[in-house]
Amino acid sequence: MDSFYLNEDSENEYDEFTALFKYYKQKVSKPNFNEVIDFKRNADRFAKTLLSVPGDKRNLGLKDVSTWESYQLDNCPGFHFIPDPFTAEGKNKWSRQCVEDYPCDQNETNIGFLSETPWKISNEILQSTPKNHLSRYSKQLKVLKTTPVWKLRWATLGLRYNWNTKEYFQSGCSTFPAEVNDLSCVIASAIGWKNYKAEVAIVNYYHVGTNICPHTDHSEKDLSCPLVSVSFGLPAIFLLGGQTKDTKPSAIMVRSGDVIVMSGPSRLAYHAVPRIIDDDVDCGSADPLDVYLNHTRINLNVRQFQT
Ligand SMILES: O=C(O)CCC(=O)C(=O)O
Ligand SMILES: [Fe+2]
Repeated sequence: MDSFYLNEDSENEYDEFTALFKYYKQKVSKPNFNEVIDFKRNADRFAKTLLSVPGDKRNLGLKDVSTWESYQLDNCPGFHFIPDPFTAEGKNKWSRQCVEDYPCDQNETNIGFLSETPWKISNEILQSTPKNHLSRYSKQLKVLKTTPVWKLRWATLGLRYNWNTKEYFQSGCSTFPAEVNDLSCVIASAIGWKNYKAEVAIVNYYHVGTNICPHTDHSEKDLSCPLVSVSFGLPAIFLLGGQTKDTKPSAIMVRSGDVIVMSGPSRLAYHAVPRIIDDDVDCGSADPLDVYLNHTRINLNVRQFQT
């Protein structure tokens, strides 16, 4: 299955959101990215706010908070885009935890409850791959496809999620990682939300050619608390629309380390990820995590459940 979440409406109905989702998702030819908002490359075109949170957050893999910036969109109040507030070590630490720890710390995944990490890639095989970029890239992909980690699509932290009814199960929850709460609290606090309590998270693992369909996240009891979304690995196009799919969404480039917060009116905005991008991949490293991230995007999507 290429898509997370089935489209809620009939495939044949036309709406602005679905039309753009299909455009960016297409496989026949590469879509044009001219209209994609790129806060990193075109920073001067957008208004930004400087953020600050007291205290040293380097233990969470974050850069000094006084260097963080936040971009907002006039047509979607409450949406914040914080370009990569992580250090290089921080990105490595968090993505490693998402692959090695979270899928097996008694958290449910799409491949069940795992007793050991599905992360067993032989260094030797990866190192013995060809020097030429293209053949190295495809050889590494071939190796990855034979490993259990390749089948990983999602893991839930805290409350388990029923993907059919879109409700959280109230029982059988796993211990929510304290560090994910600490990270989310710093991010929420940077945008002015002082009493955040992260209680559930979905870790999404996307390969090139996979996507997440247009949806809103409305299964939490308190829908006023922000969604905190952190991405690692391959870049992607993120679509952000309005309260219905009739609003034409903005397409936004999201890269490794970038953070999105959806609060206020944007908390219930339609959003989707139609495309994962692997245009500029440097496949020089034979570290299994780097190899995995050259073919995967990880999204840690954190929510507060109760008030
Ligand atoms: O991957 C993303 O950026 C978004 C994921 C998402 O919307 C979700 O998990 O609800
Ligand atoms: Fe979502």
